[in-house]
Amino acid sequence: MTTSAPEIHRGLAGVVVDTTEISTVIPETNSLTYRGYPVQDLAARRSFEEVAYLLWYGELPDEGQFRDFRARERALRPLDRTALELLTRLPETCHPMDVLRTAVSFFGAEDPTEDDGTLAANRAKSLTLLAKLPTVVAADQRRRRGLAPIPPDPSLGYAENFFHMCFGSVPDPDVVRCFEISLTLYAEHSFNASTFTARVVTSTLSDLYSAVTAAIGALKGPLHGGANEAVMSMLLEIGDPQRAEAWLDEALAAKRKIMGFGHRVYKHGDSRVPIMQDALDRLVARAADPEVTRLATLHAALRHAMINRKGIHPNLDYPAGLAYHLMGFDIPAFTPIFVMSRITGWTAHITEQLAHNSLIRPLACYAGQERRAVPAAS
Ligand SMILES: CC(=O)SCCNC(=O)CCNC(=O)[C@H](O)C(C)(C)COP(=O)(O)OP(=O)(O)OC[C@H]1O[C@@H](n2cnc3c(N)ncnc32)[C@H](O)[C@@H]1OP(=O)(O)O
Ligand SMILES: O=C([O-])CC(=O)C(=O)O
Repeated sequence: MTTSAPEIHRGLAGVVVDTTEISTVIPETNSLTYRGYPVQDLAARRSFEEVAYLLWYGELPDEGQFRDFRARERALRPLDRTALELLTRLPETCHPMDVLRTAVSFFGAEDPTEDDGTLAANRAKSLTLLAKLPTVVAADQRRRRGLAPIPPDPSLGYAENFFHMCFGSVPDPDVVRCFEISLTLYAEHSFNASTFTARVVTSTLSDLYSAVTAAIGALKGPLHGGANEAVMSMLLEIGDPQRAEAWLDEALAAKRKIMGFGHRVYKHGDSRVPIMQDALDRLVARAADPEVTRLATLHAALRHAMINRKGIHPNLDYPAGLAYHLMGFDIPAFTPIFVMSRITGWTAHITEQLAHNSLIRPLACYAGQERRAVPAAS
């Protein structure tokens, strides 16, 4: 009997593994909707907190629901002394994503309801993580600068409070708005690698903290969320707009991946880039600083060169990386900022996975040694 070789989908490229009601990416029209709403409109008209509510509950909140949600998020922001001490014990040589991963694992270990997978319990945990992760990211950035943490301010919105905890002040509303737009755009993107990781862990009926810890590990990689940091390091390496084309030619000849370009799903441009690029352009214009203009010119030159040479378009990490640099964040904090936003999408997917769970366990086509006898031990 002859058996035909199974079709292999390396990287699960093009494979549809389940349904989702959370978001849809339509590569043909370069569009993205959250619960049916175009992400561009959400970014323009709604706060990031409202987007978080939408992703979790399926509808935008009314006034009363939003007041209650916001109050609960603000009350959960502080870290207790044990958590703060734990953070200071981690070596400063480790990546801030390691700190965040460890913090989430710690929050799970100290939560007596860790293994309660009911909808109510998971919603409470999701809100706790949304509220506390910025406090961790800000405290970690400050300790690496030799500075004490700044406690959260419950009178400030999510984005404003993050600036306050990082720098002790809130920049002008245009900068905060640009940051908030990036959070909305980063919040959710269907079955990307980190979300799928969270769904795999959840499918074994493990707990939400374990799923999020694993997702943070997946997002850290430079082919995924880690690219926003790599973009900025690459721009600093190139340095001069005049060098962009020659640098790109050398990098492509050396078969280097150009960070912030390309996407598994979008092949003609990422739906989120135009709005993030506009926000970045506004940041650059308001800075009116020659050094900022030089970086923006380099950023544009590399984008044009990459599209001309390879026809490969930037993804969201390309404008977001430079925007975070201009806002004053340290490069290793960029992917943790992505986590502060994507925690909403991950936890929405964890809830959805549990509601219609089936253990995720694909098959592999064996390509190793033929069956053979174990030799006698000598
Ligand atoms: C928020 C996010 O996670 S967005 C993604 C962030 N990641 C990055 O920016 C890292 C750089 N980009 C990449 O490595 C890729 O584009 C990925 C991983 C994002 C998508 O990869 P895939 O869907 O597997 O596309 P694949 O790697 O097959 O690319 C197709 C071709 O384009 C090339 N290509 C794709 N992206 C790039 C890039 N950034 N630089 C150079 N070449 C690229 C590939 O080398 C490949 O060429 P080949 O056919 O000659 O071998
Ligand atoms: O969808 C993907 O593969 C990666 C991505 O853009 C995201 O997670 O935001």
